[in-house]
Amino acid sequence: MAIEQSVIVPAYKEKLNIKPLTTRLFAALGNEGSRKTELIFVDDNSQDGSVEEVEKLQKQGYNVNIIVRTDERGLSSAVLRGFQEAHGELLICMDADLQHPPESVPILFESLKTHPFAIGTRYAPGVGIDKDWPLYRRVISSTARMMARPLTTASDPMSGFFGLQKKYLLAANPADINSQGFKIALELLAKLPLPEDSTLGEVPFSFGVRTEGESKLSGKVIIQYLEQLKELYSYKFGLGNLLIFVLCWAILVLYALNKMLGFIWA
Ligand SMILES: Nc1nc2c(ncn2[C@@H]2O[C@H](COP(=O)(O)OP(=O)(O)O[C@H]3O[C@H](CO)[C@@H](O)[C@H](O)[C@@H]3O)[C@@H](O)[C@H]2O)c(=O)[nH]1
Ligand SMILES: [Mg+2]
Repeated sequence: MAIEQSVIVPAYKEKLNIKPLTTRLFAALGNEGSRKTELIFVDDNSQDGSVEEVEKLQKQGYNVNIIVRTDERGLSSAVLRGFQEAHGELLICMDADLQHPPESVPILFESLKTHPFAIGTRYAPGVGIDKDWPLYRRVISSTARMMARPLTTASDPMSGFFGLQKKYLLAANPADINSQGFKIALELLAKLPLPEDSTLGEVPFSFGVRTEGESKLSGKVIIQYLEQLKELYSYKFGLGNLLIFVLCWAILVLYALNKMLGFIWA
């Protein structure tokens, strides 16, 4: 059976997550789904035994591959490389660390049959990720989401769990896509030539807890995100509008902070 759908997983030092992710993913897809699906890890030369782990799974019959990059690093560029190498028409990106449940992948693929772009969302009724987060994290998260609002209707534009129909990626000018950007889903949502009348598929999922390995994203992500937003605002609206947007958002952010913290007025 021809490969119709591909799951791309950027991975850096994720050896211990490779087997559980692969077995859970193909179990969730079932026999028929598994026959038409490939799984591709894009590893940045972790040298932690990830390659050997994938080879073991291949011997067990899983359609899984690993691309090892030795000359490049970075989450977004790894995802784009995986999309380039993929054979499926439907593409999904998910993290290696099981924070994105493999069991939600078939639902995301289903959504991609009728939507050019679909995104896993942690902000849907009954999901709720941030109830246990400290206040400062909730403020940062809601401010970051608000700032992406003019670029996309996605309820969770920060999500790293998303998918798209490959033809829309092929229709984009590769030079337009910033592979260094921090949020690859937001980048693609803002820049791909998606049809005007298309809706975005939204698939609620519960963001899990990483139990193996460590998060690779550091404190500088906030700066990287602001840089990316600046570029996307310029790309979409031009420089003049950018200034207006920055001003509007500064006011909105102050208002949101004030509502949450009551630090200017009660
Ligand atoms: N190849 C490659 N993979 C990378 C790199 N950096 C991170 N990854 C992989 O990218 C995935 C996400 O990295 P984490 O380190 O687990 O990130 P996180 O802090 O959990 O952030 C995730 O959640 C955010 C939402 O809170 C998402 O916004 C973000 O995109 C990511 O999915 C993991 O599979 C990790 O191995 C890199 O430089 N190269
Ligand atoms: Mg993670």
